[in-house]
Amino acid sequence: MNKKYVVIKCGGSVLEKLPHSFYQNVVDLQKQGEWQPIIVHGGGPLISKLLKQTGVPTTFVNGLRVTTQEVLDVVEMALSGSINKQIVRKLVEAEGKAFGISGIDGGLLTAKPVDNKEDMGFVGEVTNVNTMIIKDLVEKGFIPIISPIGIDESGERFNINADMAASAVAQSLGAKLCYISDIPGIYEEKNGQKHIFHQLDQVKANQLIDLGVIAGGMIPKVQSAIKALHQHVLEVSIIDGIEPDGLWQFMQGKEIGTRILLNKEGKSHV
Ligand SMILES: Nc1ncnc2c1ncn2[C@@H]1O[C@H](COP(=O)(O)OP(=O)(O)O)[C@@H](O)[C@H]1O
Ligand SMILES: CC(=O)N[C@@H](CCC(=O)OP(=O)(O)O)C(=O)O
Repeated sequence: MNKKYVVIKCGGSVLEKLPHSFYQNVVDLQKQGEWQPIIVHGGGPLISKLLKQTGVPTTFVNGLRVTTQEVLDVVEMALSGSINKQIVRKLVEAEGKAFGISGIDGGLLTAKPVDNKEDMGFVGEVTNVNTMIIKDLVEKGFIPIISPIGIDESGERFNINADMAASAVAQSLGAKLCYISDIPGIYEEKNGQKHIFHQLDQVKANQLIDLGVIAGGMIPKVQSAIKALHQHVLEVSIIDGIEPDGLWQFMQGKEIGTRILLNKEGKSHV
C-alpha cells in the first residue's frame, strides 16, 4: 500500500514555545499509521542571535537571508547541529523514534543558487529531493527530521529557506503540508484589530504581498504554499504551534489557521 505523508514545517519563531502536546501529536500520528509525519525545521531567530553575538551583520531580501560564507557556517551549525538534534530529543521524550538528517546527507536536498535580482550569496533552492532516503527512514519506523541545507554536484553548500525546503519535500512526496508558526493564521490589520483569513486563494495572497500586508518571513511561506499546490501537494495550511492539539485538528480536517487554496471555489488543484 502506498504511504501517505504529511510534511510539518516547524518555524524557528515557535520552536522554543512548542508545547509537549505538539511532539506528542507527531508521535501519535505516526503510531496511528495512516499518515507518516516528516518534519522540516527552520531556526531563523537562533541564526540571527548567533550572528549578532559574533558581530556578523545579517540582511534579508523578501524574507530570505543574504548568505555569505561566514553566515553559512553559522547557519549550518545552528540548523544541522543545535536545532535538528533538539527536535530529535523532544520526540524521544514523547516516546517517538526520530532520525535527524541534514539536506546534505546522502544528497537528500540538491540545490542551486536561488533565482533573484539581488546577489543573495549562498542562498539555494531545491532542485531535487532524494525521496528514497525519506521513504527508507519511514519504512524503518523513524520520523525524519530534516534541516534545510542543500548541496550541489560540486559539493557546494546552500542555505535554503525552510518554508521552501518543506514545500519541495512535500511536492516530491505528494504530501499534505502544514506550516507551524507563531501566529494564529495570516491576518490583515484594520482599526488596530487583526482579522484572520481562514482561507486565502492565490490571487488574494499575491495582492496582499503587493500591498505589503503579507511581509517578511510570511512571503516565502505563502509563495511556497502556492507552488506546492501546483505540484501535487494535497493541502496546505499555516497554523499556530501554540494552539493545543493544533496539528491534530488540522489532520482531522478542522478549519484552523489559514488554509491556502489555488482558487476561490476552494479547489487546491488547477
Ligand atoms: N499578514 C501576515 N499575517 C501573519 N503574519 C505575518 C503577516 N505578514 C508578516 N507576518 C510575519 O510573519 C511571521 C512568521 O514568519 P517567520 O518569522 O519567518 O516565521 P517562521 O519562523 O515560523 O517561519 C509572523 O511572526 C509575522 O510577524
Ligand atoms: C535563505 C534563508 O533565509 N534561510 C533561512 C533558514 C532558516 C529558516 O528558514 O528558518 P525559519 O523557518 O525560522 O524562518 C535563514 O537563514 O534564516
